[in-house]
Amino acid sequence: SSAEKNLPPGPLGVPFIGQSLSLLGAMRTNSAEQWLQQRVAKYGPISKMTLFGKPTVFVHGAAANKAVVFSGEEGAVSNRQIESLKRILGERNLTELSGEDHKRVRGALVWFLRPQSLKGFVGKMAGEVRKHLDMYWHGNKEVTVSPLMKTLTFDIICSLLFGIEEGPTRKSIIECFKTMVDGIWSVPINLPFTRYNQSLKASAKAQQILKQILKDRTQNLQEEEEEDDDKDLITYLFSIKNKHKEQALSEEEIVHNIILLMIAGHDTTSILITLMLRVLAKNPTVYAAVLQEHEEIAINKESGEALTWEDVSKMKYTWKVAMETLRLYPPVFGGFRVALKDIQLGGYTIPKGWQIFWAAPMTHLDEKIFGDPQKFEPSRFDQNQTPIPPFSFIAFGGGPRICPGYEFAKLETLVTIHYLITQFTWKLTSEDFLIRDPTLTPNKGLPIQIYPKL
Ligand code: HEM
Repeated sequence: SSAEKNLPPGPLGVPFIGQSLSLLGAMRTNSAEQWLQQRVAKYGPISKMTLFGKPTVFVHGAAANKAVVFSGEEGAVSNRQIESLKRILGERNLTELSGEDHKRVRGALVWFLRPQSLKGFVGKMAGEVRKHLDMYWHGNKEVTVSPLMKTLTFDIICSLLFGIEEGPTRKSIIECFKTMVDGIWSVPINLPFTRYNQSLKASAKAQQILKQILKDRTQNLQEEEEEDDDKDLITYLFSIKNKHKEQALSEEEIVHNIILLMIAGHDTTSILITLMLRVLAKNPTVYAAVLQEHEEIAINKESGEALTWEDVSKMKYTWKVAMETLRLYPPVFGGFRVALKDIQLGGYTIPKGWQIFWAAPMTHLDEKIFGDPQKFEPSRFDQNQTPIPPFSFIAFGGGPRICPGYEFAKLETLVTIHYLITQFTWKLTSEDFLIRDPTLTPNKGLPIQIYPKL
């Protein structure tokens, strides 16, 4: 029984709700980091609480990350997201799967996003970014960055991965997603007035639209009609066969994972790019170095000539700026696992069945790992410097679940920054701060004045 176990300290609070509302409140007012820091000051590095309906142990630091996020003892930890996330994304989405199921579905995504396909995406991605700037930036004196970057990254993923081009279908999907995202971190109480309820409804609608797309795409599909390389991701997932020559992914799995990819694939990169523009506006030295890197690339191109994979591979300093931005402001605050048996960690027992909560900011702001942690210092990610200790940079998670969209996000970020910085200068129009609602954003969405370069 848990009475005999050495449970971590900390109150469990009101059943079911516990500390959820207090944490969500802190996230909405730019103090989630302090909220966790205060917990650590009060209860130590490992503590218990109730989050989103479940008894939960909060863990942080390199050792805990190693045990929980990166691998964990075989069979001790599994993935299980909080109830709201699971219901909204669909229960067959990758973050819910484990073992062979996880390998099968993840393998398909990793194959589709392999470097060879990314190479083929550069020109099209560059085209999307230029079209976006022509439509929404040129001709304006002031723009609000955060919503525009969501539009851009969603358009890119729809057109490059799913073959869903501009039009009414794409519009209705993005409308659903706006509502879905609002409820992904919430106490799962399904009453008409809750965010959770609205999100569930939006999710049902999005699933319906995607089922229809899947049907249209695959109705007349002939076997061996297309080479894998020409298929969009929807058709590809449908056409994968297992060793008995049967369809490897169910319809439900295809739909739930497209939803996962559509959200994970745009609502994170858009935040990174938005925050980089903010960082660049505030750090003239960093700005100058990034600009120089891109001007050296642009100078060797004819006007109108698209970027290539080789150009992108030269944007090394810009990627360090991105990594440092992700260290200070990780778009994904943290995640959840579940203990499959009693786990001993740091002198405490995490009981079987309990939820485990890991959070990136606490590790990223640990002064023993990143000296002078509040300072923006891209050279921390310089390979010639002292390397970052293992299990300490977790903006993309780690281990067998590490973000499979890492290279896609990198490519998209670098291509977008290239065209932004070579076509515009910009200035912040007001003081702001960051909130998590539940995804990270500057509180006013980052309004800026823009000046096109001649
Ligand atoms: C800056 C951009 C991004 C950040 C910061 C980010 C971060 C993360 C994090 C923290 C996780 C959880 C890892 C874990 O539980 O250990 C994750 C998982 C995932 N991400 Fe990303 N991501 C980004 C972009 C993308 C993109 C562009 C895609 C798709 C094209 C994507 C698809 C996924 C998927 C499918 C998973 C689930 C993997 C699994 O459970 O095996 N992400 N990401």
